[in-house]
Amino acid sequence: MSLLASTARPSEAGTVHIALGDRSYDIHIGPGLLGAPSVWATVPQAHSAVIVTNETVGPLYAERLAHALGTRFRRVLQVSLPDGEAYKTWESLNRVFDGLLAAGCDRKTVLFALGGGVIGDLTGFAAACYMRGVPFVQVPTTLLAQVDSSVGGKTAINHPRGKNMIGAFYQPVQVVADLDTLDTLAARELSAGLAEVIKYGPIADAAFLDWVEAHLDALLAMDKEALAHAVRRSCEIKAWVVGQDEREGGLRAILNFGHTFGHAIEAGLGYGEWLHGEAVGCGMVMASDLSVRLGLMPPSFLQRMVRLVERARLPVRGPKLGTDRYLDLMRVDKKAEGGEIRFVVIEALGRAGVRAAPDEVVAEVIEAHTG
Ligand SMILES: O=C(O)C(=O)C[C@@H](O)[C@H](O)[C@H](O)COP(=O)(O)O
Ligand SMILES: [Zn+2]
Repeated sequence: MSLLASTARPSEAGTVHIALGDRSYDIHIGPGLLGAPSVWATVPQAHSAVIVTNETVGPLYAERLAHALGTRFRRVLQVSLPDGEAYKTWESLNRVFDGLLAAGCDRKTVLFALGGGVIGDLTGFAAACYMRGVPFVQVPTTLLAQVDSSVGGKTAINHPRGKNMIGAFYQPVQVVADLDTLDTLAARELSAGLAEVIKYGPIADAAFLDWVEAHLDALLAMDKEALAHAVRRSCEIKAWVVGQDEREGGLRAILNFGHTFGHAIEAGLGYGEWLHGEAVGCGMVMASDLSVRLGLMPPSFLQRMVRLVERARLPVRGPKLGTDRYLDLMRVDKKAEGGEIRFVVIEALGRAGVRAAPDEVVAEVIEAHTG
């Protein structure tokens, strides 16, 4: 039994609680939540609500959300940004600030991040900065955002030299994951979200890894029950981790499994070429191989991860950036200390740790899995 299984608190149906003292909040998970006034009844009341969204998601869901919020806010405004990781930038952030200032938004204004990981991370950072902090609500509409990025308060924009390099820890006041919004998800985005779902098994819950393997076809077919369980269990695991280590002093780094290699792929190719989840899928294969080469896991673990990532329709080979370029990009990773790269490795099924590895071994991994 993993540590998590023995300490996780039971959750009410449809709700996962993040326990962070006065920054605690609930994640509401279920179908039909966008239009359900009861879900929004706990959001702080204010003069203005601002929905930050993108040009893909806005036309699908912003009106429904605005209508539900109409009973609690005197006005509901919208700022729409271009869609994609390439727009997780200072320019987009400034567009949000321009919109808020032009509309005379005060410091009680509540921001609503309606979209995927890019919108969630950027809106959260805007909320952390605007007038030194306004409340924000995460309304994730992609699988990746529902199982991972909307939870835990990591907010950021990218820098050309490194992913999520400019940001803040800033918790939302609520997360509303309406499973119906997954109906419009493109197949590529579904797979990208599955990468973060797959991640939780090896790092924290071996039984969940078995469950994901057994239900992957159902998840790919968008089976509602399977998706609901995947979102729910992922959020429970993330809540357990973040509740113990909000600011990544130690344990929280396990959520970065596959991300050291993955972020290098994203930055090296230019943001948006690969989706974040695609880079994480391939990054997990590389980090699994590293775990094997360091003698922590048997070779069968790598084979198992390759098979699962492939079945999720994610890439298992990284782009040919060159070994030195990979190493340079990874040296700016946030887990690096004094230029020494630190990787999340699997130490046993359901348990991860963070450690440095000799450059020669990392180079072998890069050469085995790229090009
Ligand atoms: O919440 C976390 O902690 C994570 O590491 C989750 C990751 O899936 C997510 O991509 C996160 O934004 C990466 O954080 P970073 O600190 O490596 O930029
Ligand atoms: Zn991630």
